[in-house]
Amino acid sequence: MIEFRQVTKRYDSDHTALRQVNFSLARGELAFLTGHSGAGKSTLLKLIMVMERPSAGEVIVGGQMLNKLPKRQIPYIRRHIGVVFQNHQLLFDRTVFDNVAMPLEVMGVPARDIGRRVRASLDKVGLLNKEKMSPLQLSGGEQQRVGIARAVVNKPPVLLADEPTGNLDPELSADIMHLFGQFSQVGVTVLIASHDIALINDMQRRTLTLDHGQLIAGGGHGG
Ligand SMILES: Nc1ncnc2c1ncn2[C@@H]1O[C@H](COP(=O)(O)OP(=O)(O)OP(=O)(O)O)[C@@H](O)[C@H]1O
Repeated sequence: MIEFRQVTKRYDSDHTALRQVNFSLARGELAFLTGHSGAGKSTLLKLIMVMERPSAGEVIVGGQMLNKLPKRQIPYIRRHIGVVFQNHQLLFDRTVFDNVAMPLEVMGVPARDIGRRVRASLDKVGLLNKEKMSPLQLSGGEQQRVGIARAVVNKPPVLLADEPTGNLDPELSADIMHLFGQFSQVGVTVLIASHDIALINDMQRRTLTLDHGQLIAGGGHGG
Protein backbone atom coordinates (compact mmCIF):
# COMPACT_ATOMS: atom_id res chain seq x y z
CA MET A 1 0.00 0.00 0.00
CA ILE A 2 2.93 2.32 0.81
CA GLU A 3 6.32 1.79 -0.74
CA PHE A 4 9.54 3.81 -0.61
CA ARG A 5 12.26 2.91 -3.11
CA GLN A 6 15.65 4.49 -2.50
CA VAL A 7 14.00 7.71 -1.37
CA THR A 8 16.24 10.69 -0.67
CA LYS A 9 14.94 14.10 0.37
CA ARG A 10 17.22 17.14 0.41
CA TYR A 11 15.78 20.46 1.51
CA ASP A 12 18.92 22.25 0.39
CA SER A 13 22.29 21.26 -0.95
CA ASP A 14 23.93 20.56 2.41
CA HIS A 15 20.96 19.20 4.30
CA THR A 16 19.68 15.69 3.61
CA ALA A 17 16.53 14.89 5.62
CA LEU A 18 16.12 11.32 4.24
CA ARG A 19 18.78 9.12 2.66
CA GLN A 20 17.98 6.18 0.40
CA VAL A 21 15.04 4.98 2.44
CA ASN A 22 13.49 1.64 1.43
CA PHE A 23 10.46 -0.03 2.97
CA SER A 24 6.98 -1.19 2.14
CA LEU A 25 3.83 -1.47 4.21
CA ALA A 26 1.15 -3.93 3.17
CA ARG A 27 -2.60 -3.32 3.20
CA GLY A 28 -3.84 -3.53 6.79
CA GLU A 29 -0.36 -3.34 8.28
CA LEU A 30 0.21 -1.13 11.35
CA ALA A 31 3.71 0.21 11.95
CA PHE A 32 5.44 2.84 14.06
CA LEU A 33 7.89 5.39 12.80
CA THR A 34 10.39 6.55 15.37
CA GLY A 35 13.74 8.31 15.74
CA HIS A 36 15.32 11.33 17.40
CA SER A 37 14.06 14.86 16.84
CA GLY A 38 15.09 15.88 13.32
CA ALA A 39 15.61 12.27 12.20
CA GLY A 40 13.18 12.76 9.30
CA LYS A 41 9.85 11.38 10.56
CA SER A 42 7.70 14.34 9.53
CA THR A 43 9.50 14.54 6.21
CA LEU A 44 8.67 10.90 5.51
CA LEU A 45 4.98 11.50 6.31
CA LYS A 46 4.94 14.64 4.15
CA LEU A 47 6.25 12.65 1.18
CA ILE A 48 3.33 10.22 1.55
CA MET A 49 0.87 13.14 1.73
CA VAL A 50 2.56 14.76 -1.31
CA MET A 51 3.26 17.87 0.76
CA GLU A 52 6.88 17.39 -0.28
CA ARG A 53 8.41 15.62 -3.27
CA PRO A 54 11.46 13.33 -3.07
CA SER A 55 14.81 14.56 -4.44
CA ALA A 56 15.49 11.00 -5.65
CA GLY A 57 13.75 7.63 -5.54
CA GLU A 58 10.12 6.62 -5.77
CA VAL A 59 7.20 6.96 -3.36
CA ILE A 60 4.29 4.69 -4.27
CA VAL A 61 0.93 4.84 -2.49
CA GLY A 62 -1.93 2.54 -3.47
CA GLY A 63 -0.08 1.58 -6.65
CA GLN A 64 0.34 5.24 -7.70
CA MET A 65 3.85 6.58 -8.27
CA LEU A 66 3.62 9.94 -6.57
CA ASN A 67 6.75 11.48 -8.10
CA LYS A 68 5.22 12.11 -11.47
CA LEU A 69 1.74 12.87 -10.22
CA PRO A 70 0.42 16.06 -11.83
CA LYS A 71 -0.40 18.80 -9.29
CA ARG A 72 -4.11 18.70 -10.10
CA GLN A 73 -4.29 15.06 -8.95
CA ILE A 74 -2.82 15.75 -5.50
CA PRO A 75 -6.20 16.51 -3.83
CA TYR A 76 -7.51 13.21 -5.18
CA ILE A 77 -4.60 11.26 -3.63
CA ARG A 78 -5.00 13.11 -0.32
CA ARG A 79 -8.58 11.92 -0.04
CA HIS A 80 -7.20 8.43 0.28
CA ILE A 81 -5.00 9.37 3.21
CA GLY A 82 -6.40 10.14 6.65
CA VAL A 83 -4.14 12.22 8.89
CA VAL A 84 -4.18 12.58 12.68
CA PHE A 85 -2.14 15.33 14.36
CA GLN A 86 -0.96 15.74 17.93
CA ASN A 87 -2.83 19.01 18.43
CA HIS A 88 -6.02 17.71 16.76
CA GLN A 89 -6.43 20.84 14.59
CA LEU A 90 -10.12 20.91 15.47
CA LEU A 91 -12.30 23.98 15.02
CA PHE A 92 -13.55 24.97 18.45
CA ASP A 93 -16.38 27.18 17.18
CA ARG A 94 -18.03 24.18 15.49
CA THR A 95 -19.66 21.12 16.97
CA VAL A 96 -18.05 17.70 17.10
CA PHE A 97 -20.40 16.64 14.27
CA ASP A 98 -19.36 19.57 12.06
CA ASN A 99 -15.67 18.92 12.66
CA VAL A 100 -15.99 15.31 11.56
CA ALA A 101 -18.23 16.25 8.59
CA MET A 102 -15.69 18.68 7.16
CA PRO A 103 -13.79 16.35 4.79
CA LEU A 104 -17.09 15.09 3.36
CA GLU A 105 -18.34 18.63 2.79
CA VAL A 106 -15.13 19.50 0.98
CA MET A 107 -15.66 16.46 -1.26
CA GLY A 108 -19.26 17.50 -2.02
CA VAL A 109 -20.91 14.45 -0.43
CA PRO A 110 -24.74 14.90 -0.32
CA ALA A 111 -26.10 16.07 3.06
CA ARG A 112 -28.15 12.91 3.67
CA ASP A 113 -25.02 10.75 3.34
CA ILE A 114 -22.97 13.07 5.54
CA GLY A 115 -25.17 12.45 8.60
CA ARG A 116 -24.94 8.70 8.22
CA ARG A 117 -21.21 8.63 7.64
CA VAL A 118 -20.34 11.09 10.41
CA ARG A 119 -22.36 9.07 12.92
CA ALA A 120 -20.77 5.80 11.78
CA SER A 121 -17.36 7.37 12.29
CA LEU A 122 -18.22 8.86 15.72
CA ASP A 123 -19.60 5.48 16.72
CA LYS A 124 -16.28 3.80 15.89
CA VAL A 125 -14.42 6.12 18.26
CA GLY A 126 -17.11 5.90 20.97
CA LEU A 127 -18.33 9.50 20.77
CA LEU A 128 -21.76 9.15 19.22
CA ASN A 129 -23.44 10.80 22.22
CA LYS A 130 -21.21 13.92 22.00
CA GLU A 131 -21.92 15.03 18.46
CA LYS A 132 -23.63 18.28 19.47
CA MET A 133 -20.89 19.40 21.86
CA SER A 134 -18.05 21.78 21.13
CA PRO A 135 -14.61 20.12 21.17
CA LEU A 136 -13.84 22.56 24.00
CA GLN A 137 -16.20 20.62 26.26
CA LEU A 138 -14.27 17.39 25.69
CA SER A 139 -11.19 15.94 27.39
CA GLY A 140 -7.87 15.74 25.56
CA GLY A 141 -8.37 12.05 24.80
CA GLU A 142 -11.87 12.69 23.46
CA GLN A 143 -10.62 15.55 21.30
CA GLN A 144 -8.03 13.25 19.85
CA ARG A 145 -10.75 10.71 19.06
CA VAL A 146 -12.72 13.44 17.24
CA GLY A 147 -9.56 14.03 15.19
CA ILE A 148 -9.42 10.31 14.41
CA ALA A 149 -13.12 10.18 13.47
CA ARG A 150 -12.52 13.06 11.07
CA ALA A 151 -9.45 11.33 9.60
CA VAL A 152 -11.38 8.13 8.83
CA VAL A 153 -14.80 9.56 7.91
CA ASN A 154 -14.22 9.08 4.18
CA LYS A 155 -12.78 5.58 4.76
CA PRO A 156 -9.25 6.19 3.55
CA PRO A 157 -7.11 3.10 2.88
CA VAL A 158 -4.16 4.82 4.56
CA LEU A 159 -4.06 6.46 8.00
CA LEU A 160 -1.05 8.53 9.09
CA ALA A 161 -0.58 9.88 12.59
CA ASP A 162 2.07 12.38 13.74
CA GLU A 163 2.63 12.05 17.51
CA PRO A 164 -1.06 11.25 18.09
CA THR A 165 -0.59 10.58 21.80
CA GLY A 166 1.86 13.40 22.52
CA ASN A 167 -0.36 15.11 25.10
CA LEU A 168 -2.11 12.08 26.57
CA ASP A 169 -1.43 9.98 29.64
CA PRO A 170 -0.43 6.31 29.15
CA GLU A 171 -3.93 4.91 29.64
CA LEU A 172 -5.55 7.23 27.07
CA SER A 173 -2.62 6.61 24.73
CA ALA A 174 -3.27 2.88 24.95
CA ASP A 175 -6.95 3.49 24.06
CA ILE A 176 -5.96 5.50 21.01
CA MET A 177 -3.54 2.75 19.95
CA HIS A 178 -6.27 0.18 20.36
CA LEU A 179 -8.42 2.22 17.96
CA PHE A 180 -5.62 2.35 15.39
CA GLY A 181 -5.30 -1.44 15.77
CA GLN A 182 -8.99 -1.83 14.97
CA PHE A 183 -8.63 0.20 11.78
CA SER A 184 -5.71 -1.94 10.65
CA GLN A 185 -7.79 -5.05 11.28
CA VAL A 186 -10.34 -3.89 8.73
CA GLY A 187 -7.63 -3.31 6.13
CA VAL A 188 -6.44 0.25 6.74
CA THR A 189 -2.66 0.70 6.49
CA VAL A 190 -1.62 2.69 9.57
CA LEU A 191 1.71 4.49 10.11
CA ILE A 192 2.21 6.23 13.46
CA ALA A 193 5.14 8.61 14.06
CA SER A 194 5.95 8.64 17.76
CA HIS A 195 8.67 9.35 20.31
CA ASP A 196 6.87 7.33 22.94
CA ILE A 197 9.26 4.38 23.32
CA ALA A 198 7.32 2.82 26.22
CA LEU A 199 4.12 2.79 24.19
CA ILE A 200 5.88 1.44 21.09
CA ASN A 201 7.45 -1.36 23.13
CA ASP A 202 4.05 -2.24 24.63
CA MET A 203 2.44 -2.51 21.23
CA GLN A 204 5.01 -4.97 19.82
CA ARG A 205 4.43 -3.91 16.24
CA ARG A 206 6.77 -3.33 13.38
CA THR A 207 8.83 -0.20 14.02
CA LEU A 208 10.64 1.82 11.37
CA THR A 209 13.54 3.65 13.02
CA LEU A 210 15.16 6.69 11.43
CA ASP A 211 18.55 8.02 12.44
CA HIS A 212 19.80 11.18 10.71
CA GLY A 213 17.61 10.39 7.73
CA GLN A 214 18.61 6.75 7.39
CA LEU A 215 16.27 3.87 8.07
CA ILE A 216 18.31 1.82 10.54
CA ALA A 217 15.62 -0.72 11.57
CA GLY A 218 12.25 -2.01 10.45
CA GLY A 219 12.89 -1.64 6.71
CA GLY A 220 12.84 -5.35 5.92
CA HIS A 221 9.35 -6.64 5.33
CA GLY A 222 7.69 -7.63 8.59
CA GLY A 223 10.91 -7.06 10.53
N1 LIG B 1 10.89 22.73 5.04
C1 LIG B 1 12.13 22.47 5.45
N2 LIG B 1 13.18 23.18 4.97
C2 LIG B 1 14.45 22.91 5.35
N3 LIG B 1 14.78 21.93 6.22
C3 LIG B 1 13.79 21.20 6.73
C4 LIG B 1 12.41 21.41 6.39
N4 LIG B 1 11.65 20.52 7.06
C5 LIG B 1 12.50 19.77 7.80
N5 LIG B 1 13.78 20.17 7.61
C6 LIG B 1 14.97 19.57 8.20
O1 LIG B 1 15.01 18.19 7.86
C7 LIG B 1 15.41 17.39 8.98
C8 LIG B 1 14.31 16.37 9.31
O2 LIG B 1 13.19 17.06 9.84
P1 LIG B 1 11.83 16.34 10.24
O3 LIG B 1 10.89 17.42 10.63
O4 LIG B 1 11.43 15.42 9.15
O5 LIG B 1 12.29 15.50 11.52
P2 LIG B 1 11.42 14.77 12.62
O6 LIG B 1 12.05 13.43 12.82
O7 LIG B 1 9.99 14.79 12.25
O8 LIG B 1 11.67 15.67 13.89
P3 LIG B 1 10.69 15.99 15.15
O9 LIG B 1 10.54 14.73 15.89
O10 LIG B 1 11.48 17.03 15.91
O11 LIG B 1 9.43 16.52 14.56
C9 LIG B 1 15.66 18.37 10.14
O12 LIG B 1 17.03 18.61 10.21
C10 LIG B 1 14.91 19.61 9.73
O13 LIG B 1 15.55 20.77 10.22
